[in-house]
Amino acid sequence: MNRVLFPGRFQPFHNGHLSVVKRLLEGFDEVVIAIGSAQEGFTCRNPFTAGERLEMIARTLKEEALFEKAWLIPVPDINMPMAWTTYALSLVPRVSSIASGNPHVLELFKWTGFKTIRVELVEPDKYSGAYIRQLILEGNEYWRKLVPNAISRYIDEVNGAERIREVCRNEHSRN
Ligand SMILES: Nc1ncnc2c1ncn2[C@@H]1O[C@H](COP(=O)(O)OP(=O)(O)OP(=O)(O)O)[C@@H](O)[C@H]1O
Ligand SMILES: NC(=O)c1ccc[n+]([C@@H]2O[C@H](COP(=O)(O)O)[C@@H](O)[C@H]2O)c1
Repeated sequence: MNRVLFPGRFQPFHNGHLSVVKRLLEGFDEVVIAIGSAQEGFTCRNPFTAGERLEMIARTLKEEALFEKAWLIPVPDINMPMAWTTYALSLVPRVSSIASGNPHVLELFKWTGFKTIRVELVEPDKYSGAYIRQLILEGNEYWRKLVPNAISRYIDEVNGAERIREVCRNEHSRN
């Protein structure tokens, strides 16, 4: 079984992420999605918990008929970047390669001797978690066009837009 690890915060999972997963599955049997910063949730930068991210990504992959080929594993941060790579690898099924668009993450895994794959960013001005959270914060419904339908529905279900406005407002007023 040839598997590739794809780590990210997925706050939220968007169409850029989905297109990477599809592309990776052209070359690998399975993709292991590491839901990073798993300890985070209910903050402006990380509004969704690991469990919520897991559930919304799972629903998306089911709708895309990709769920059978994917693993979803929450991975907390630790305050030791070099140790984080082996920590992450210890929590997931065995992989042969690591895919990321983040040069820092690729450097860390290269150091461990793992094969790394630099993924091309798909329209990063549009498909970016930060941009999507900003649109939600502003009440601009265009964000729905940038994420799979299952993500948009899930965010409604958990009152995600209201949550983002609330936690961002609170953090802003504290600073
Ligand atoms: N538009 C995109 N196309 C392809 N890959 C992407 C895109 N945006 C992010 N990625 C990659 O997906 C992985 C997970 O990214 P991450 O969860 O940080 O998303 P992000 O949109 O960059 O988030 P944020 O803006 O919140 O930092 C990383 O390897 C990242 O480089
Ligand atoms: N020291 C650490 O804990 C460490 C190091 C590198 C990446 N990570 C995590 O891996 C994920 C990588 O995702 P991005 O490529 O989206 O930044 C993030 O959740 C990030 O916090 C953690």
